[in-house]
Amino acid sequence: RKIELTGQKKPLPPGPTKLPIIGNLHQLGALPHYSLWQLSKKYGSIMLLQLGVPTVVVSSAEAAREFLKTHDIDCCSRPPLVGLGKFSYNHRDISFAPYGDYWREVRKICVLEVFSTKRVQSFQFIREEEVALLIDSIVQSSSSGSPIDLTERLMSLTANIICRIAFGKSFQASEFGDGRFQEVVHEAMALLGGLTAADFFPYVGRIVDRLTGLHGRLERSFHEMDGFYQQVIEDHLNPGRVKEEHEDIIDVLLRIEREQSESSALQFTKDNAKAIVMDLFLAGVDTGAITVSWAMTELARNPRIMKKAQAEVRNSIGNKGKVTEGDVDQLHYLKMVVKETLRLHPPAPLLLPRETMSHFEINGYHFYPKTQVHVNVWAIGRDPNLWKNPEEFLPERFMDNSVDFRGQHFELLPFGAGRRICPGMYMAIATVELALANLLYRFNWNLPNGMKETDISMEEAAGLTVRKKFALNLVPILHHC
Ligand code: HEM
Repeated sequence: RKIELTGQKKPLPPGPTKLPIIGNLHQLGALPHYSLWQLSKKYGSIMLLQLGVPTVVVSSAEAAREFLKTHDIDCCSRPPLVGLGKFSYNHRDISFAPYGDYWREVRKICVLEVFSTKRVQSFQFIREEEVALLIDSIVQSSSSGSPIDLTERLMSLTANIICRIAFGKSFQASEFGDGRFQEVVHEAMALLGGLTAADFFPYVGRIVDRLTGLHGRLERSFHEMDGFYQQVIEDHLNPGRVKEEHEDIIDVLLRIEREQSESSALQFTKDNAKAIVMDLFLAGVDTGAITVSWAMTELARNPRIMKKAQAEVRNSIGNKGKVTEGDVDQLHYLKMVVKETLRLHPPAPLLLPRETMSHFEINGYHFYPKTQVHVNVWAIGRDPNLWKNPEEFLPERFMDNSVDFRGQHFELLPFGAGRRICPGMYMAIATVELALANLLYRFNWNLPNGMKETDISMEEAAGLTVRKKFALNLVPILHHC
């Protein structure tokens, strides 16, 4: 394999030839994770491209272990992403903050206060109530015998859950006026979701944004969301406000601000609180909806697996009428369905980009500071050296197999690994499993008239996260439990 040499003759990873100015940008295609997977078959599991900045793409479990475990500390910063700068209150959030004292402190606070098991459990009633509302709305629709857009319903479910967790109020609550906040969040998600690959590569993205006018729309969307956060904060600070039984995230963040000492390393302000709430929306809404949506797509395509998962949940729950979070632990097959979905359809196929901070060496190749690192977990999930018949949706492959997605098994990394691993993982999984279990318990799912399993679209739409290109439309048939 060809090895490029720098002035100091230090070997760099191999990669495709780059063109003047645009480097390798033209090779990203509409679905970067897919194009990069194809390139990795030629250039190897650690390859170097020029995408505005030097960019390393990692495409094997072994290499991912080297970057995310052995050298995690060398590459756990984030590049300054253009489109998202504003949305992160100038990198005052967790996701896009560069590695340093600020990120360490804010992540520590949030892991303790926002993402802890105790906090996730305290929101169980919200998830259960919102899933029950979703099920009721599908029961109503089911009487017509027409298909429903499951993708859209799932987006509303996760958006409602995050809204109540963050603000203590649902989207429908009157103070947000006519569901306008929901519209604004959907607009932001659509804008961010619609960003093309190039937008996620610094410098080049800036030009593309300006040309397409996207920048202006992002700014407007940001200002509207900021206005809502400001209003919610003011409402929470109102001395006349009736306290809810459970602290919501805004309560928690305002308490942190109130209780901090003057000497604390991080001077926490309302902008920090807003940036963190923005993270919850941008990282937490569509990822969960996308996961359930892909799971239902795979089940609709594979009736044997659908029936098996339904039989498990119905036998286990009996005639109780609904699945609660306490029941989910017994649903072993359902958990395998979720794992298999995350193997084939990780919502963030290239994780979030990382940036190197030092000079280090892996497999004899040298890496320098300010290099972007993308780990192609989508490709790793389809690696035939790790998975038998990788393209087949087969939850049984996880039977008697300890591989899970918590960042210790590098063949399955939908939530990443190392210092930057997704802190919302437990919150996300609780929602995904509960929603899926109830959808399977209460309904049989038919394809729209005249459609065959093989007609179901598996096409992906690229963006910050990879969603289904076409909505999943299925006909719900009420199952009397
Ligand atoms: C199925 C659902 C989800 C998936 C697949 C997912 C996946 C990811 C991935 C791949 C990363 C980057 C990890 C890395 O760089 O190594 C990440 C980061 C993050 N996620 Fe999630 N996520 C999900 C749900 C959530 C939820 C529900 C929340 C919050 C409510 C959340 C909050 C975050 C935050 C704050 C970060 C940034 C962490 C950091 O940079 O330190 N995620 N997530």
